[in-house]
Amino acid sequence: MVKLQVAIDLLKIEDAIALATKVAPYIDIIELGTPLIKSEGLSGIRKMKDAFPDKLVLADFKTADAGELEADMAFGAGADYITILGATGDSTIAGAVKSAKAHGKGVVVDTIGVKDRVKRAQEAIALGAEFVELHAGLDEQAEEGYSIQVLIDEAKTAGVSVSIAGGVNLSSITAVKESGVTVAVAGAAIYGAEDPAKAAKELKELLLA
Ligand SMILES: O=C([C@H](O)CO)[C@H](O)[C@H](O)COP(=O)(O)O
Repeated sequence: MVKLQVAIDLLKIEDAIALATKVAPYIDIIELGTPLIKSEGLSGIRKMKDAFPDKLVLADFKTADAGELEADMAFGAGADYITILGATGDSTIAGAVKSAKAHGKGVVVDTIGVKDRVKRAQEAIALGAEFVELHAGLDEQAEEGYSIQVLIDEAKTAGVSVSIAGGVNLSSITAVKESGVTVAVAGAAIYGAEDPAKAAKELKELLLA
């Protein structure tokens, strides 16, 4: 079954927890987005995990250096996953993987800004990442001509465990699912919806269909 991850790009932890409360029945992984972590710090991760001890919590650190140290920080605060940038060196990913093994948690490598996402995904899995996020960030999505189709095509050829993030919504989620991903990540399609619970429910139903 493809897991559904909600990416929460809000700035206040109270708002993030309120959103997560509405959508939790349909969500497998709760992601604290990078802006939320920069706004609220490690205590935000702790508050989210305390509020949802039975959910997987992903801290979207997008770590570029000091992989082991930052992973220790995220896992110590209650995260189940940390993101490490694929664009960084192998030793940063390896350091985070070392921490993940010590804590019984997982590393997700984020391919934002990486030119050859498939090749880097394969390398990251070989380094011990649990899965790799094929990711077009908010800025790339805003560029003229962006289409999630490029990520969907890459997922089909990756041959390793991947998620897709960058424009997953009700129109694209079936194609995302059929590309063979492990996790579908939806941010704005949920937190920006008029009725986030309804949006999350519909996304989940399409993943289960
Ligand atoms: O990871 C993200 C971005 O870098 C800001 O933190 C987004 O959460 C991710 O791209 C989700 O995108 P949308 O589903 O298109 O909101």
